[in-house]
Amino acid sequence: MIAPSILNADNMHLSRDIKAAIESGIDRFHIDIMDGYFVPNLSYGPELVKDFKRSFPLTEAEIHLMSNNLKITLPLFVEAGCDLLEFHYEATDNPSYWLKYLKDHNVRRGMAINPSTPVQKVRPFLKDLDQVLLMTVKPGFGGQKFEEKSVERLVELKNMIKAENLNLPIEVDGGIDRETLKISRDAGATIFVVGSYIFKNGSIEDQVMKLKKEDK
Ligand SMILES: O=C(CO)[C@@H](O)[C@H](O)COP(=O)(O)O
Repeated sequence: MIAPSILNADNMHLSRDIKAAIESGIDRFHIDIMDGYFVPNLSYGPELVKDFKRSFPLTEAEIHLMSNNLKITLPLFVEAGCDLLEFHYEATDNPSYWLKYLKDHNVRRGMAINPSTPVQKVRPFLKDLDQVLLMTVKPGFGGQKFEEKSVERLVELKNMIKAENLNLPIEVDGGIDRETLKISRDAGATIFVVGSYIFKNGSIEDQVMKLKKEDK
């Protein structure tokens, strides 16, 4: 599955560009929320998610919450109507509390891990997740280069999920293009977050089609 990240899309033409991706067969968007503390950047607030769901009710909104102020930020995005929310393992001392919170509010649960976090850290939470997001760049900005070491981390995560007898999708995010999609797919990822490659390279339709050819 391709989940376009709108972070590097043209904010003045967001609706037009989202429509173009939907018409190319996209049914989930990845919305990066940055709080200026967990990562040194700022992005969107909950109003964007509300507007997204009002304009595109049949399209999934996946929130990648880059914030360590979960008490304030996480409920805002749940109330805004997101379908799936991924918070960072590194952002809280009590991941189980937030996983239960999401479950109680009927929001699908994802946990994200930074490239510097050992993959084993998410093991205790796997059974309570709907997907794991393995960051393939340090979070905060679009347009970065896929970190090579992600390949062995993906294999380790895939084997860990298998050892737990779970069937949990792995998502990758950061520097994904046609080539790195293939590499991470072969290592075990099945959901691909793609920003610049889709929104900074001319025709959105063409870029989505090229990626879909590799995502089989
Ligand atoms: O979470 C992030 C960045 O923190 C990502 O979702 C990027 O926005 C993906 O952009 P590209 O690396 O594909 O340009």
